[in-house]
Amino acid sequence: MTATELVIEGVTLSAGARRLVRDVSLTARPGEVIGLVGPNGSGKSSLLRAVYRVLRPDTGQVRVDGADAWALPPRRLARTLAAVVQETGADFDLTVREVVAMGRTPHKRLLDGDTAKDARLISRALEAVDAAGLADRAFDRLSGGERQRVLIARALSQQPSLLVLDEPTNHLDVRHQLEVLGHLRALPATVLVALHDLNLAAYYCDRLYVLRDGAVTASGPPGEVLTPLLLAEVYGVAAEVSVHPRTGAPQVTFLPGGTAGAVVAGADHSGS
Ligand SMILES: Nc1ncnc2c1ncn2[C@@H]1O[C@H](COP(=O)(O)OP(=O)(O)OP(=O)(O)O)[C@@H](O)[C@H]1O
Repeated sequence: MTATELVIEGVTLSAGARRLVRDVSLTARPGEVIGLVGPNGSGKSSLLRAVYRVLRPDTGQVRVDGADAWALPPRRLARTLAAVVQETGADFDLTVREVVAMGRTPHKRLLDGDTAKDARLISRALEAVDAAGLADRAFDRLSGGERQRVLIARALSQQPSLLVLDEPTNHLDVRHQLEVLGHLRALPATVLVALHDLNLAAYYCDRLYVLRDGAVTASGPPGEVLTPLLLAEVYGVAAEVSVHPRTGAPQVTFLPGGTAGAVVAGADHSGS
């Protein structure tokens, strides 16, 4: 499995008359972990939907290894791309193992049974998210964090070369947040991940794209993007940013009650 290049070029998205995303361009080079950050409603999920083919761009293109993602046969795209999304609405009447086995579907023909390789990949995916012990449980009886881990395992069992994840650490306790993001980081795949936790984004992502009101307002390595000025301008919060002495990653400390507005005037965050 080799990682995939994802190029989003000048994508604009709407729902009815409402513009959700404006002229967004983003490149994820093979093997990069790209973080999508930004306030509530800034367009992160909408942009991801255009990549995993739920929301068709009005203009612009999503290219996967050079091919228009919206023109690829669905099965071919599913062999490349796996998505972990918020809106699964999954009330599957299935065991955890059966849910994870669904990830193998794009690699099989109709009515093919599970092979030894499938079983191995399913077990490995469950172990990667610390869910091996849940394999025989009913999916719809799991806790929120357990479900989230199982849906990540389903995506891993798909062996994607491009993974798109919308808030994958939602509902996860801190240990599982670190384990899941560490695992994603180590995959031989390209990863596009929407994250709210800026410190996790800073540590695990190669580059960040910051969305604001449906447009990219900054992009680049976390250390360049996550400045107090940007955090004040985009999120309206006061923060200090230092380099963590152990991890070497930018570390954001929010200052509750700080006067973010004072530093915003005249800020320029043109992306790199
Ligand atoms: N189908 C839709 N119809 C109308 N408005 C929509 C639709 N889908 C999204 N929106 C709006 O588009 C904007 C962007 O939503 P989106 O879910 O992409 O934001 P987000 O950055 O993922 O937010 P959050 O951090 O809260 O998950 C929001 O204002 C949202 O209300």
